[in-house]
Amino acid sequence: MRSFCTCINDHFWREMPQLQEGQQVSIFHGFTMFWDTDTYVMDIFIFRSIVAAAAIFYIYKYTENSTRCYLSLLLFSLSLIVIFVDIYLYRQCDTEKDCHTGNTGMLKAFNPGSERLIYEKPNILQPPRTNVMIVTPWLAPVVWTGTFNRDILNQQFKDKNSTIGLSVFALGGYWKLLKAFLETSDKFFMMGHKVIYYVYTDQPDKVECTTIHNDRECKVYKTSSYDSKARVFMKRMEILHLDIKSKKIDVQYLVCADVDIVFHDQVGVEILSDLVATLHPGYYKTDRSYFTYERRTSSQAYIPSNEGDFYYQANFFAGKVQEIYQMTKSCDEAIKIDDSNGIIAVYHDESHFNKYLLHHKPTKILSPEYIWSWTIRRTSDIQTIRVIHGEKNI
Ligand SMILES: CC(=O)N[C@H]1[C@@H](OP(=O)(O)OP(=O)(O)OC[C@H]2O[C@@H](n3ccc(=O)[nH]c3=O)[C@H](O)[C@@H]2O)O[C@H](CO)[C@H](O)[C@@H]1O
Ligand SMILES: [Mn+2]
Repeated sequence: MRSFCTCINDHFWREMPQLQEGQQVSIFHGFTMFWDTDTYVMDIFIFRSIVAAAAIFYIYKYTENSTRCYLSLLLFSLSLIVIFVDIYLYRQCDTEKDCHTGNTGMLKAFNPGSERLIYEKPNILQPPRTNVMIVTPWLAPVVWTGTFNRDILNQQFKDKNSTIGLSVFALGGYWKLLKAFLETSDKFFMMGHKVIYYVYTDQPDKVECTTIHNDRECKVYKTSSYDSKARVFMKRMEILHLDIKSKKIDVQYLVCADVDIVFHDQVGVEILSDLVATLHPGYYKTDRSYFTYERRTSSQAYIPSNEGDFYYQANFFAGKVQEIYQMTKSCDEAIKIDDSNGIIAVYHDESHFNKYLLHHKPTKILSPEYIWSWTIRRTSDIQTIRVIHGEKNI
């Protein structure tokens, strides 16, 4: 009975962290999940009770007084040993995550090799968010707080054994922004996963590329200096595709960010997919006529006024490395054609990025929670600010 109570108690509290992000907790939640899912514990408990009842029945019906006493003592001691072994095994957690998921000794012993994850069943008739679009007309998910369970995603992702790259450019005076960028990445970016930071700079001697995690690497690559900011924006596209091709960037997924961002809350594998773009916080509610696409027909980045889905910001995008290769190569080629025609797109790489995404739709879209700016008035749809852009304190 003691071990049964321990199970209920542990499960009630242990399941709490498994809720979806932003989801409300009900007091009955733990109990329902216990009855719903913990069949192993229940089976073991019922089986043992039957065996104990049969033994007691046998002892009292078929034994003499003298042996009855010994047998009762023996049965009592055996039960105590079993209960203590149960409690000992149940309390053993190999990892912190096992403790949280209840994936503990006794369950492992009876269900070897299983990685249990306990969470509330999704309800097909109840969308997790109703005030925002959570899937595009081309069936790409739009990631908002409350639409995903990071524990499930982490478990699925771990099986792939993939490494995630985070590339950033810090040229000229921008090297000073690297400290905050890397410190907040260490704290909030892809916790528990293999990560390589790729830092591009024209002044490697000034850059301190450090990480507090033993399983993270930080690689610094030297670049040339460029005479204008616009040149830096656009050169990034060229450098990225060349380095992916030459395997200087050697990961499965690549996330590319401006250095004037800081991570403000957890950003995990929910942002990964084939090709991922982030909604510009200034334009996500506006009509397409407000989008600052390139409107000159002479540019490769031209988008007519009656086309375009969303306005994406080019300061935080991600994808499988092959997709990032295709996208950066295509943008670089378009930039070079514009260059030869003496034209620079209105928002540089961002204009070309938006043009590419018009014809190669992103497979996942990140809400502006993933690239917020303090200059914008926040409304209730923005539940968790995860990344802040525009942190220029040079
Ligand atoms: C008004 C304007 O021009 N906006 C551009 C710029 O917005 P932003 O105002 O975000 O530009 P920014 O100054 O952050 O520059 C973009 C990024 O390039 C790098 N960098 C830039 C300059 C420099 O001297 N050293 C350096 O390292 C750095 O990583 C920086 O974060 O960037 C966007 C892409 O993200 C678009 O291209 C925008 O068109
Ligand atoms: Mn920026």
